[in-house]
Amino acid sequence: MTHVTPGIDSTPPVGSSLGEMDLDVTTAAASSSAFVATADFTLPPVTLTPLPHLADHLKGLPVLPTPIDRSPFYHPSPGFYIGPSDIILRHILFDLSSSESTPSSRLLAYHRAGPRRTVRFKPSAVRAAIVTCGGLCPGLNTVIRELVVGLWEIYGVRQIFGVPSGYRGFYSAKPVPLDPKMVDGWHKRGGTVLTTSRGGFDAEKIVDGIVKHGFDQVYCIGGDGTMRGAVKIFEEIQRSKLCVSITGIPKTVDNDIGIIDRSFGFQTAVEMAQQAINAAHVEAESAVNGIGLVKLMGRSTGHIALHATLSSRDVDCCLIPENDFYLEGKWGLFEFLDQRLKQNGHAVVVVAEGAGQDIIPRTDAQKQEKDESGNPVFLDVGAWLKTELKNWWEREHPGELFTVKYIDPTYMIRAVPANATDNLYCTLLAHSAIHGVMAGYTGFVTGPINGNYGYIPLEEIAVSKNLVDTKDHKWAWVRSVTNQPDFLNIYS
Ligand SMILES: Nc1ncnc2c1ncn2[C@@H]1O[C@H](COP(=O)(O)OP(=O)(O)O)[C@@H](O)[C@H]1O
Ligand SMILES: O=P(O)(O)OC[C@H]1O[C@](O)(COP(=O)(O)O)[C@@H](O)[C@@H]1O
Ligand SMILES: [Mg+2]
Repeated sequence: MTHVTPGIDSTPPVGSSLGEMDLDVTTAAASSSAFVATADFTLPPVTLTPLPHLADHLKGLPVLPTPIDRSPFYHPSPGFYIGPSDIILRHILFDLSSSESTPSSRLLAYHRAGPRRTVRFKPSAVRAAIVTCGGLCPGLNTVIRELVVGLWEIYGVRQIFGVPSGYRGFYSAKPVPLDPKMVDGWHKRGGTVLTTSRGGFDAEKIVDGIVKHGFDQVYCIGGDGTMRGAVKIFEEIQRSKLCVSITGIPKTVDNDIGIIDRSFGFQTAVEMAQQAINAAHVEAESAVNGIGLVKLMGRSTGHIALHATLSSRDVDCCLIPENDFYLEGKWGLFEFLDQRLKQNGHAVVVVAEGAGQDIIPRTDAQKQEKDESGNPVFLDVGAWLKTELKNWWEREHPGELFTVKYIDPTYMIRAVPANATDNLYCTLLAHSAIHGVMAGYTGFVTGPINGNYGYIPLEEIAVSKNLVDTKDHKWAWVRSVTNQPDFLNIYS
């Protein structure tokens, strides 16, 4: 372990593995704090998460000056380069009055992303591969574009290839050479020009493909499944002691990957969802006893539904996979909608695709159904809810007018180009990934942690999950906006 004081450069000898570090942080309580008005407090020491580096299993790897220093157009200012003691804290919110929420032992930290003073690849010899896997997400083409342009312009790499059809493309497709001219307008296009797929993962065949094509940098853009696959490829590469750096760029419209602040494309999807909610609202408002029902993506997480609800304010009830709901009885969905229809004459319900799956009747065969990647295949909660709502109304209010307009914008919210915010985010992600790979790091993922970009070990990302916390303030905010029941089923 290396002991360093923040602010003092304690760069370990170049070529050594950048392992765990201890940082001692002591600070004084802000005098404005009501609880700890004047007392001093000490934060626990910081543990820096070790990041795999090619030098860990390859001795004699060259240490080269970064080509950025040779750029005739750009002269890095002091502080431009990131050193091994530059860190980001994983958690930044603590309650100092509670021993439970104040970390008792150590604070977790990650290496900061960004350009390093030295690189471990000779740019003219690099052969970089870019692959997109899993479902679509706004911004995929932007990340590809920025990887190509960044590698080419910042580091002078000239051999950059797109691998078609997802992971299977490493062993079944011909890589496509990419250059800045070719990818120039890609950030304005939805989808992935490289094409993507689910399934087809075979670590051995993929690594054989990487070796066969002579790739030494592999950029995997994908979601949780892709990251789990990347871990296996990384392990295989390490076992075979190959000079190949692999990195993951987390993509998921569902925002279901943990540790990072959010995934790219998510904000664009939330924005697109507004159009569906607006339409549902207009349809509901224009009917007698009208219900607008919108199903939004979110296989196991309700982030899109939650954020779309909060940004819209037209939503009366938001149903997400993390919060079970029920239809009949006291404080159930029907009773709630009955009240809303009496009060307002209409109501809008947003449901995430993974919500309510436990209460939709299904056969044993349907329960077992999986897609090519092993993800569960869900029944259409929207269509089911529409039928249930109609049956309920006929039962309770026979002869009275009632309308349910069901809108399913599923693919419309993810098959669009990224908005400006996501495009910027994709650019920063791509460049951060390139800097890390060129510096020799491997088996890592780039992402924003509390607003700053860091490098997180692939293994950690692959097992992380980002579920909606129904006990936190954001969900409480949804409930205060919609005034919907909590569906705790404790009233009967
Ligand atoms: N546990 C796993 N181990 C290895 N590969 C996986 C694993 N889960 C998914 N994959 C592969 O990762 C790719 C993308 O996974 P998928 O779940 O479809 O999308 P996403 O990456 O968006 O979650 C697919 O090729 C799939 O076979
Ligand atoms: O119909 P497809 O393409 O298999 O994808 C449907 C799934 O893809 C998603 O949009 C995103 O999932 P991934 O990030 O795992 O690809 C889910 O919300 C949805 O359940
Ligand atoms: Mg996934």
